[in-house]
Amino acid sequence: MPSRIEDYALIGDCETAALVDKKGCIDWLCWPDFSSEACFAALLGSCENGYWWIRPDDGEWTTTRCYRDHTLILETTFKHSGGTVRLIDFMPIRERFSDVVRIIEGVSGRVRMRMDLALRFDYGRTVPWVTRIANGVRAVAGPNLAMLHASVPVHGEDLKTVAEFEVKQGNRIWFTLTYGESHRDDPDPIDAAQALKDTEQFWTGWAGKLEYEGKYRNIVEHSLITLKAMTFRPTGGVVAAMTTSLPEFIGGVRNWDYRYCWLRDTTFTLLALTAGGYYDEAAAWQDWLLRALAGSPDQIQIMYGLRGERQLIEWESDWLPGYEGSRPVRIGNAAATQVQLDIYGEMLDCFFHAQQSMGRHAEQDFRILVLLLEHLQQIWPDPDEGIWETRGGRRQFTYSKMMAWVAFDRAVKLAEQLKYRAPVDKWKKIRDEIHQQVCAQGFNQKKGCFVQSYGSDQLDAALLLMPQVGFLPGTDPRVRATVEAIERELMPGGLVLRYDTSKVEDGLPPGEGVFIACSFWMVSSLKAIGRENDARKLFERLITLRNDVGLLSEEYDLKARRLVGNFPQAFSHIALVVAATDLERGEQVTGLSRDAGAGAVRG
Ligand SMILES: OC[C@H]1O[C@H](O[C@H]2O[C@H](CO)[C@@H](O)[C@H](O)[C@H]2O)[C@H](O)[C@@H](O)[C@@H]1O
Repeated sequence: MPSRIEDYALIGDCETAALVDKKGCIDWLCWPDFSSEACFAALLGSCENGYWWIRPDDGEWTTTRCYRDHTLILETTFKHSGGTVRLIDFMPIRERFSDVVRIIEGVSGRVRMRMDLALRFDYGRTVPWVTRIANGVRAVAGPNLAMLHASVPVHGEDLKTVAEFEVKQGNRIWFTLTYGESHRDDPDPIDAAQALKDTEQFWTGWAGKLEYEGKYRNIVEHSLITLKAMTFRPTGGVVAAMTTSLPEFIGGVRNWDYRYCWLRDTTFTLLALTAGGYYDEAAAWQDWLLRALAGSPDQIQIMYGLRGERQLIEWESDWLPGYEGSRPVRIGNAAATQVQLDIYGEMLDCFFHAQQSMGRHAEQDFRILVLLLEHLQQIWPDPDEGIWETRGGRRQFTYSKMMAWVAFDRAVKLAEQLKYRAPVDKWKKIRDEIHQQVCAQGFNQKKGCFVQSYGSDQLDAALLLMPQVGFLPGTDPRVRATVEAIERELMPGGLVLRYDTSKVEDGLPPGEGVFIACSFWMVSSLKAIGRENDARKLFERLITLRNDVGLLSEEYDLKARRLVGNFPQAFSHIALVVAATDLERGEQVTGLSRDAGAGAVRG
């Protein structure tokens, strides 16, 4: 049985990452990349599906854990009647090979420890062929190779590699596991102590660049470190989460693969990173985007692979029983072929913001945006699957239209600011037409607020972003009414549902947790409508949902009081950073891209 989702911590090398539970067990690792097959998949099944566990060998023990300050280096402290032992887990920032390093330090007394390594490649299915090497083992399964090196003897037992050893105060024992390709030369072992120093230097150096100085600095820093860890360093793509199929409802079917780069999630990530002063990542991601977009504008996808791959075919694993029995376990994501009109607004907003904060724009990049807008001009009146990627048929989603307005609005501003040749008058006309249409058809007179889709009486938490994107200001009574209607109808237990799954036909059985990102959006919206105290109270409550090492999944189950959905999820951490930044700002929130501000707000 895997641990609860909130019992996991993340370690990573900015190309992939592993989840370590509170007992010192790694239950999830996709190697070599975030979206590769997992070699530890106990998270979605049982120990049969691969894990790596280091813990005291016998007797009772408890653990506490934390990250070393300003890093992604995890320290788990075991308290045993015999003494105290510290396990230091991390992945060095990758050079040629990817490694997981586990160092065991004797803090006091003497404790007998045990290490069990069960590699199961192909998402927990394939037991590798294992041979002995000096100080460790070499495991091969098809293209995959993993080399274990250890400072203590290891042996084989029940299709696992095992070590039993004693740790006394002052002792240091290490294990390194390195990924390689089975048809190439074996990777050399790394020096665990040197790797620890280098990794610490990397993360403290990175965290030291944070420009946010507000009250929530530590929390913001940790969320940004998490986002950095989810950014694929070779290309700048950002994964929505590092897991697949952690359920949005325990035992349910809302289980999806998030190990890909959504344009929406990544543009929001970029805004969070630049808000923190991290411009290199933002620039790398813009380059990623321009490469991914290459091709015909009508073939644009809402999500891509880490390197911009387009084929993300969805299939179901028939051998993994799923997290706490939540089936199916899906690999790939069919949402890749959906139409979601909002992505144009998010992209344009992101380019606009990059220009405002970094002055980074080239006319040839703008030409690509012009082509995208030509395409949007044709399709914006059509129904789409919307931000929530419903699988119950296309609709006229209000949020999608609002973001189409954002696309034309930011394009006009960019062209005017940079004095580029562009059909600005035509764009202004479309922008105004969309604005009028949303205000007429997205607003339900009877309810007195904006609603999820034209003609509907259902609410949608995505509309909380209305003042942030500058569509209407927080002072507009229609915005206030919408925020307060969401507060009344979509906030069971004080946190925000994205919509009511029992009333909206989304192609799936009803039931899911409250959506953490939407709950943070509510913080910004409350501030925007002038209710700063309520905004702050909500924020203070939301940060208590973070687990002991500061991580959030996609959703929270209010009844079971536990995190649900993929973990850690970029969306949740992005929304946290944005809400924290908004709370610290003197004036009211006026733009998702901070500088869209007053100019973007229309009556
Ligand atoms: O619930 C249905 C959909 O759920 C996923 O989408 C959600 O996660 C995405 C990544 O964070 C986010 O961009 C989107 O707005 C969310 O609704 C899933 O990936 C979809 O396939 C699924 O239809």
